[in-house]
Amino acid sequence: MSQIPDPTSIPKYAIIVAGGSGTRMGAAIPKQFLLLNGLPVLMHTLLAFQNSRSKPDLILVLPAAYHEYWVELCKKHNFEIAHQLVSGGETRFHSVKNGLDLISADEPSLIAVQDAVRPMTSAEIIDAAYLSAAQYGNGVVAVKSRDSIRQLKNNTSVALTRDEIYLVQTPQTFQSAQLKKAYEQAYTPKFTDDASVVEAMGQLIHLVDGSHKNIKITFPEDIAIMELLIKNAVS
Ligand SMILES: Nc1ccn([C@@H]2O[C@H](COP(=O)(O)OP(=O)(O)OP(=O)(O)O)[C@@H](O)[C@H]2O)c(=O)n1
Ligand SMILES: C[C@](O)(CO)[C@H](O)COP(=O)(O)O
Repeated sequence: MSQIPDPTSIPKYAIIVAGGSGTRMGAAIPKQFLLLNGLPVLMHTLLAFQNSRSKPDLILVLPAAYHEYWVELCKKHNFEIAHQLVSGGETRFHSVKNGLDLISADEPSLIAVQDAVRPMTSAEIIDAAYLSAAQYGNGVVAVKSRDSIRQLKNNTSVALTRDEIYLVQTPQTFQSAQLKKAYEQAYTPKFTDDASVVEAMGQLIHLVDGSHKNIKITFPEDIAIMELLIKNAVS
């Protein structure tokens, strides 16, 4: 008999963090609203989760000043995927915390945290991260580095063992008790993602295979690369 817990029997949530302002992108509107193949980036991300087998309940974290704008965008694009809306915080950490407040501590669940600006996450990766969280407590998506890696310290660079280096992506998926407890810690700038918050509590992090196509839109060229990837995928 299989020992793998059945993740389908556990309630599932996805907190889509879109509370940032996109300073590095330098666009007139935050990058999560920019059009990718005719549809706002954020809608692609919500659709990816809706189209996964896990079909989690969706919690969308948006800057308070953009809630009305989002409602109008949904009308314009006939976007009808159900989701709860909550306001963003000062940093990604605070935005995740605001999303977590909507999830009850009374019922065990699996919670994925996803950058809204990673619109190309595949359904397979989303499902694999939920499964890993059900089995091991968490599932953090990452890829092996394709480049050689050097670390610069005190003006001296040293080669690192490439096979030991992983580049971390999202989703980062956790059993609810683990994630909620971790986010009770005080914020430090070392918390650059959810895995670092959970690890600070002494928890081991379980990696799940990601994809080099699971790009985070950070700079203007990232949108152009994605348009190309989408075009090639459909042609
Ligand atoms: N206060 C914040 C900051 C970031 N994010 C979200 O976290 C994800 C990753 O952050 P990043 O790429 O850094 O987005 P921005 O903060 O918008 O970009 P920048 O750092 O260039 O300003 C994004 O989906 C972003 O909207 C968030 O929800 N709340
Ligand atoms: C969460 C993340 O995408 C994992 O790679 C990354 O840490 C976000 O970093 P950012 O500087 O907030 O974009």
